[in-house]
Amino acid sequence: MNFTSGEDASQLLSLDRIRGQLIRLEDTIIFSLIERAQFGLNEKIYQAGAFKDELDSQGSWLEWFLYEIESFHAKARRYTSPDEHSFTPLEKLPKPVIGLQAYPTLLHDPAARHPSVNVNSKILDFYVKHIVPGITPPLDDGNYGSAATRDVEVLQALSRRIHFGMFVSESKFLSAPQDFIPHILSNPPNTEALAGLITKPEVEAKLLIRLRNKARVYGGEMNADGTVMELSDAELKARGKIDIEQVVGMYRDWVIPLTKDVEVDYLIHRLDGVPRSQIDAWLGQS
Ligand SMILES: C=C(O[C@@H]1C=C(C(=O)O)C=C[C@H]1O)C(=O)O
Repeated sequence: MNFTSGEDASQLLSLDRIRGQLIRLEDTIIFSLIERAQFGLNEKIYQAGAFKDELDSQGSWLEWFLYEIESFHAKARRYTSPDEHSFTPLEKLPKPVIGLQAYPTLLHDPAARHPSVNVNSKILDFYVKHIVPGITPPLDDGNYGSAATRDVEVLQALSRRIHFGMFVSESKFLSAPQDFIPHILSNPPNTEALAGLITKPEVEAKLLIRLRNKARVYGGEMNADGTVMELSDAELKARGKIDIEQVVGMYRDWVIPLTKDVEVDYLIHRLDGVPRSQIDAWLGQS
């Protein structure tokens, strides 16, 4: 998202605008999956220590790729942007080589920085265990660099999409703080009530329909004369470009639930460091 457009926080935190960003990220994620699906599973690149002599590391080829790519991006100040979260621990990455951009303060910092809100380790885990095996043929084609390059592109897009849950949460909180505060202040916080407040079944249902149609169109083929090739989902899957069910299942079973976890975890810490006077003022709005 362009945080330096000059728009104020209320415009940048509009729920419609944030949802527009999530819809836009669907395209990036689907096309990145299509690119990854061109190559074999190449299971070796996910195995810790499989390249320990070549890399002088006990980590996996993919973790090495993440570290090297994120190190370069960190120098370009990528991880100073509020919507970017590295898979490599930030303290292991180099500092930016250029000055920092002045971003508007959109999120409540103690919540945004809380360790529980960073779910990149869960994203990497579900992606390697459940997504890559579902979209690639079970073979080793030796394309370790190409496969890992596509993996990093998918992981970075998934991370942005899921951590956008913080902006969604901040937007919903500011729209009706009095609805959230009692559940945040209860001891322990009422996570079930918070989840109920942020969950919008109608939005999720529309998303899965839209995603299925996008995957079918983006994964489609053209005839020699340029007309659209009419293919069933099974024929599409057989062509190996993309398995529509895998794309829809990834959002249904992993992306949406993790986004909601981020929303709830952000809310749990939304009042950390907030003066009682501000909380009372918010409650007085009810
Ligand atoms: C992101 C939102 O919050 C929740 C998570 C959603 C998702 O991950 O797609 C969709 C609707 C909500 O259940 C939202 O309300 O737009």
